[in-house]
Amino acid sequence: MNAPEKYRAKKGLEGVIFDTTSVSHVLPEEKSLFYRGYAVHELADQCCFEEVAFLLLHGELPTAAQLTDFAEQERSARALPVELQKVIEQLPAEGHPMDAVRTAVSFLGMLPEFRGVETPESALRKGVSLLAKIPTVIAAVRRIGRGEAVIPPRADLSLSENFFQMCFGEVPQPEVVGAFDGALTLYAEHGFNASTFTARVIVSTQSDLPSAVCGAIGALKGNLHGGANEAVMHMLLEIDSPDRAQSWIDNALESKAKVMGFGHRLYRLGDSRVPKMTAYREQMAKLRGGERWEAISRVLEETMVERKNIHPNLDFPAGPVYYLMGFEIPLYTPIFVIARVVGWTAHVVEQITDNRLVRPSADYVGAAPRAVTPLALRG
Ligand SMILES: CC(=O)SCCNC(=O)CCNC(=O)[C@H](O)C(C)(C)COP(=O)(O)OP(=O)(O)OC[C@H]1O[C@@H](n2cnc3c(N)ncnc32)[C@H](O)[C@@H]1OP(=O)(O)O
Ligand SMILES: O=C([O-])CC(=O)C(=O)O
Repeated sequence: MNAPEKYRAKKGLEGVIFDTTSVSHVLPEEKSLFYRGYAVHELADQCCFEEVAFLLLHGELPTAAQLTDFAEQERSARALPVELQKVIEQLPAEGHPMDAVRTAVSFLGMLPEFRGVETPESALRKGVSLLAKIPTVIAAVRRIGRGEAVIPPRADLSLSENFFQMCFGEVPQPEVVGAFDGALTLYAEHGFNASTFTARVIVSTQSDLPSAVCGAIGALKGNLHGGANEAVMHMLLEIDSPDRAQSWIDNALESKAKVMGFGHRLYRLGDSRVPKMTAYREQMAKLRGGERWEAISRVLEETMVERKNIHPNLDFPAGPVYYLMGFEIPLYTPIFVIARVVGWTAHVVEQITDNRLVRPSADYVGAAPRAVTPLALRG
């Protein structure tokens, strides 16, 4: 017998309130997002990513002394164990960097400092260590994949500066680093999205943070979630020039294709983070000569809103931002991981602080009970 209607959630758990959270507040009607009470665009404008990470993990913005301590903790944890670099060197060259990052986190999860059932304190300590090491993993995957020597992390640089120097051997101009740092802030946290929900489900069984982060990376990778920023840039490259944009989007809508970087489960009126990320896109387009991506994007945005009333999400402007910064497309979703490991950790701490196993029920719609026919008699 099917469950009574009142127990049946909408498909995709739409509108289901699964638990409380004090990490962030998404207000779709107002197109706004707050991290621990602070508007995300103000944080992006006024704070470095390390301050935002501290805020999400500890609940308050750091004092100068707390920020120094936190940065020191992060900077001193950036290097990878030699064995992990050897693992990265042996990964299949054609594999996606998201799979490499997931594998690296899985490897780290086997080391003594990452093992064991979590307390809030251990989850915070491991979360900062993952935040420090994941950029090093991504840069190493990039350079090894290109046949280049790995560049070790530098403790005299911020997280964003250091990521650029590990990838490219140099730190770009402050506007570029600033836009990247702001993008990390915009990506750091977003309530019970699919990857964060995955992380919370995993630790609800008394599993550990690295396992939760591996699962979350798997959930983030898909095109309907974090993978969309890569799909957006493939789409823009396929369109290639502004004079092809209108016919491309007309065809896409006619064939009822999903246009990547548009739509959102919560934001039906527009994504709170898009104005800021679009400003970074405009800034990068001016600095790095990317006006055509700007022009193509505007045609897609206008057409999607006008014809379908579907607005761009954060991944739409993010694709060209990272492209113009010089990152290869398969690094875009791994860069999302750098930011979101902070949100995942904050939610893991919240989940284990007041835990109950997450275990929903199913409405069974399969075969009625029946007797097993012996193998020899099955036709
Ligand atoms: C950081 C992030 O994770 S942001 C999300 C990134 N993902 C993407 O950009 C992928 C493209 N977008 C989508 O696939 C969806 O909008 C999602 C997955 C983000 C949200 O999905 P849902 O909440 O389930 O919305 P749903 O799929 O029901 O969409 C409602 C309607 O809008 C349409 N729609 C939604 N998004 C799009 C899109 N990107 N292109 C074309 N039509 C769309 C759907 O086809 C549906 O139309 P219908 O009612 O005629 O069937
Ligand atoms: O909230 C969501 O469903 C997806 C999203 O925008 C995010 O995780 O940043």
